[in-house]
Amino acid sequence: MTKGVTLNKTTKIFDQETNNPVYAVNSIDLDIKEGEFVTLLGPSGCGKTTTLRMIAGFEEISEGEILFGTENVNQIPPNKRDCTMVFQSYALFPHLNVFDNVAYGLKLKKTPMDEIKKKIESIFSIMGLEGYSNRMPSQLSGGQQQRIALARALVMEPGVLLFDEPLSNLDAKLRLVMRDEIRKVQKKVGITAIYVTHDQNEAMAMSDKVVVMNKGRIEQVGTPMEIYQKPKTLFVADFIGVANFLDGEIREVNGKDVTVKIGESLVKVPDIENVVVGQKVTVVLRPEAIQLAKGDENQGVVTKSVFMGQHQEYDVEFQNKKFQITQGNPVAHEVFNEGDKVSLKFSSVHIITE
Ligand SMILES: Nc1ncnc2c1ncn2[C@@H]1O[C@H](COP(=O)(O)OP(=O)(O)OP(=O)(O)O)[C@@H](O)[C@H]1O
Repeated sequence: MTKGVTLNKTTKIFDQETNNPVYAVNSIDLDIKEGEFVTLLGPSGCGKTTTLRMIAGFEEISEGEILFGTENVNQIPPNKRDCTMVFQSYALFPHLNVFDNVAYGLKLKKTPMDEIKKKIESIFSIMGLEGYSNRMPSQLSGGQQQRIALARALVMEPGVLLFDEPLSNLDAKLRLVMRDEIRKVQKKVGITAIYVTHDQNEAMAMSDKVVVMNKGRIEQVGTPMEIYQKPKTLFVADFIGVANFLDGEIREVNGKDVTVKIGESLVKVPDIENVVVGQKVTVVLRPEAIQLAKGDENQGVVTKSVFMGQHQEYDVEFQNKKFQITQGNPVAHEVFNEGDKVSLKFSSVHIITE
């Protein structure tokens, strides 16, 4: 049975006894539902691996608690926790063939051989791995080894599946294939998955929810669309994708619809809470939320124009600031060149109040 995972004020302090304690994870609350695919995302050192290792039981927690379903697992050692980790390094036994690698954990649990065979057959059929049983790990590509490592984790039918940057050793093209495969298998099996990566495209493409971490704390938890379109903090807006920032001031509040003054323009922004007229805010504009048209002297100037195949990328100098702007298919849109005067129209605007 798959399980949800809850973290309550979970904290990890390294070097606690010294003058320089490190708050690797600082009192985080997180609620992961059964069957969800949740990614921990953030820059190097933000605490994502430590969080995953605490959930796995490899790292003792300093304060707070971790629950699997309703069970507090703080005192349960890793080998007794109802979870399995898939590592970046595959960690297959080189002297065992694929079948024996996948069967290893079940044999340790003294599962009868006919049951082991049935379980492995079922996982191999879900993952399209029939025919690999007798191969040795050295006869497999990196992608195939990672598939076997995933099969070995799934065959144990854990309550929770943990992934520690499992695709880091694969080349860019294979990463794309494998991320789709992992997601497909996870959905098919319906298992709760917690996945650590520093690759935001991977996080966006795979996850039901993304947990953006920074300096041991959670900045925001949301669907990929929420964290991209409605970042709650400047850190999230800046870390996820590309963002242009402008100063703005709230001019009108009508329920959750507000009007914000940006430079000389008034722009309506829906779905904003807890702001008052006169409040200074930061306006976030994604590169595709700005439309360019032919302009005049008082408007922007294109300082860079790059053809990227499916879109055109621009840098535009506007009100003494550099804007990064993306326009759709260059065949369908007018293309501007360096030095062209352009006007900027803001479509989808988001504001941050911190
Ligand atoms: N065993 C340890 N002893 C002392 N400090 C540690 C230890 N392990 C991790 N840290 C520190 O805790 C913080 C969080 O580390 P963690 O490995 O969880 O980050 P991360 O987000 O996974 O980074 P990366 O993407 O580089 O793996 C860092 O400041 C790190 O230096």
